[in-house]
Amino acid sequence: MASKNLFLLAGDGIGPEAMAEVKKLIKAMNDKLGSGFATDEGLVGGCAYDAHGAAISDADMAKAMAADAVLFGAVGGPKWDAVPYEVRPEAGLLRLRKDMELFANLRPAICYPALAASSSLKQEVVEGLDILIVRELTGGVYFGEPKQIIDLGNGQKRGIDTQVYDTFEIERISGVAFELARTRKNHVTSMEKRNVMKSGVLWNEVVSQTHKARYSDVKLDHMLADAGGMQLVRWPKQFDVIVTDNLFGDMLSDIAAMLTGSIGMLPSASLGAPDAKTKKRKALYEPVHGSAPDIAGKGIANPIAMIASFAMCLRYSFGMVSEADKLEAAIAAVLDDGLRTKDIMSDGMTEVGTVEMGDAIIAKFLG
Ligand SMILES: NC(=O)c1ccc[n+]([C@@H]2O[C@H](COP(=O)([O-])OP(=O)(O)OC[C@H]3O[C@@H](n4cnc5c(N)ncnc54)[C@H](O)[C@@H]3O)[C@@H](O)[C@H]2O)c1
Ligand SMILES: CC(C)[C@H](C(=O)O)[C@@H](O)C(=O)O
Ligand SMILES: [Mg+2]
Repeated sequence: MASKNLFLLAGDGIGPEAMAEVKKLIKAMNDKLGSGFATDEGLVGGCAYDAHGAAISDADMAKAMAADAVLFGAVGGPKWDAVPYEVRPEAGLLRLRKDMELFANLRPAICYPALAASSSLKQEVVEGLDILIVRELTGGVYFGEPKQIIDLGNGQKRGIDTQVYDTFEIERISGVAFELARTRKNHVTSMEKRNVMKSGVLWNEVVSQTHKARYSDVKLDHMLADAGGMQLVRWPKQFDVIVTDNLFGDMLSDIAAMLTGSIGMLPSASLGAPDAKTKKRKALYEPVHGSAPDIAGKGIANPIAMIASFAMCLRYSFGMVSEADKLEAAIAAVLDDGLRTKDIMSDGMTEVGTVEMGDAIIAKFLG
């Protein structure tokens, strides 16, 4: 069997703690199931800056480009608050996304039955929730130029970020959303702010055109992104697939995270376009959460978002659909058994640390 090359970038804070659980899982899959994963590891974020003054080295960038899939933990932390903007830890993640052209970020928000009662929202609001945010990841205000602070010379400065979207970028991300909707409940809600932003006007226009030309069988709604945030907490089950830009997608997915019980639950897949010849996509899998400096090193981080990101990797990069389903079922079963990390702990449940949660999921998966 050809080996499946995984490049692991654990990063900072709780990144390495969560990644350690996935490394155990990969080893178990190789040893017990002959899954044939080959792994290599690199540095990203603050640890990369400490090692060589950049948030990711060119050598590690090249390895990420060559891998079948990249698994990413988390980056950042107060230790690097004062480093130059260009080499801040988050710049490593942004470079990976941009250079690998990972334009499609899939962020599923699923409320596992066992957690419905522990969400900060009412049980009936989140029970059975299964929505997918499709976030555009290589454009918008994250990458638009100019991006700078200029000195106005009168004691004032001006901070400038630029929101830019071209037709092809909106077309390809909405295509991903429509395609995925066809495999789900066939409903896409596009979110922008066409009432104040020209890029929002274009977004709305291009999504509608793409729909009309190629996906008229899919139900399409448009919603202003601020109202979308409100609707996400009011009645999230009205949504199936949400497609939105880079910044709105960042914010709306953090909101959606809390519907599932904790940001420690939300996985994501960042995908490029299929290669014309091989049909393979470049891909990076990462939890939606950050490096959680407040709990780093305490052994209490929830590893589920990282493990569920690996399940997405099995599904999207290796076509290992039954293994992915089995891993997600193992997560649900462990939660049904009452195991909880601190962030999702509730009365009558058993509190466990990162390692115990990882071990329990792996045991269920293998058993
Ligand atoms: N993909 C990434 O690497 C990524 C994503 C978001 C933020 N960040 C960076 O992380 C740093 C901290 O950012 P932040 O505090 O705004 O967001 P964060 O997601 O790191 O933490 C927010 C809150 O959620 C909790 N939390 C997050 N993940 C958890 C988990 N797996 N288990 C239990 N609790 C968890 C944290 O303890 C914290 O209270 C910043 O430097 C930020 O730029 C990185
Ligand atoms: C760390 C940061 C660059 C990143 C983003 O803003 O995209 C994070 O918040 C995310 O959600 O992946
Ligand atoms: Mg974010």
